[in-house]
Amino acid sequence: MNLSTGFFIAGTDTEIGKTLVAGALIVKLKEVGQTTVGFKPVAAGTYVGSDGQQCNEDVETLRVASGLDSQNYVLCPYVLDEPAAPHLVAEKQNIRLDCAVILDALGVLTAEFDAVVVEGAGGFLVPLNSQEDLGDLAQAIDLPVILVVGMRLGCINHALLTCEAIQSRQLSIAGWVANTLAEEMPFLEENIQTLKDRIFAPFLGIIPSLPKTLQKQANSPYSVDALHFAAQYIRLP
Ligand SMILES: Nc1ncnc2c1ncn2[C@@H]1O[C@H](COP(=O)(O)OP(=O)(O)OP(=O)(O)O)[C@@H](O)[C@H]1O
Ligand SMILES: C[C@H](N)[C@H](N)CCCCCC(=O)O
Ligand SMILES: [Mg+2]
Repeated sequence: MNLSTGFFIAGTDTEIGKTLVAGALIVKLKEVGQTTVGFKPVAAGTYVGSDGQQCNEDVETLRVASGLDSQNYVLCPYVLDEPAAPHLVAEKQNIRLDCAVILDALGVLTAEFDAVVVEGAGGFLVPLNSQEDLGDLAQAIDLPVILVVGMRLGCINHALLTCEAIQSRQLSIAGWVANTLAEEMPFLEENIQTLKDRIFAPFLGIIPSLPKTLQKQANSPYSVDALHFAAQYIRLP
């Protein structure tokens, strides 16, 4: 598969801000006139939405960012109930997470939208099944990758390992984003400089800690305001 526009959003880990950056990039692509949709290959962890349906917070954030208010489009082919490693939750439910099924669901969206922003799940090499992982999926999708670095102690090593893994799949890194998590880390600027010196891809910006009023509640999507706030601090590659 080779899409004309879009990005695969990889992260240094789970819970480091991929969804925030994916949503912000959708906002930015729409600002430059691209019809854009978000896609999540597999989501783990659900809550009961206002209509009584099982919802996932990442999928609902991508839906809000994409400006879709209905369930007309499948933004995630596998929504699993438990917030754990997807292949393990799937196995427990006798489901095999299949790259081909994911690519089919993505194909429906790419036929209708100018751009698609695909958010990975967890880190870059999270397994899908006993044979395939998200790196394989990213390779099959063949979109430029944007790496989100969650700025906390340990992120330098995680970021550099992830870059090596992305490059070993012959994928291009379109850029990287530094995301300041809830607590600002000591030596933040120095850590960013260390990464700038070692990641040979464009730096797309640093997202500050979200103001209290924009912080996400557990089991709910990001607000549109939070996505617009983050979008101000990053640029498109
Ligand atoms: N800039 C930020 N300021 C404050 N809190 C943040 C920021 N970025 C992320 N967070 C918080 O960190 C948590 C994880 O963020 P997010 O859900 O975007 O991560 P993720 O990488 O998409 O995780 P997953 O692997 O589950 O998809 C959320 O509770 C979010 O509110
Ligand atoms: C449930 C969680 N928020 C993510 N969607 C999945 C994270 C899987 C991490 C697996 C691992 O690397 O150990
Ligand atoms: Mg996410």
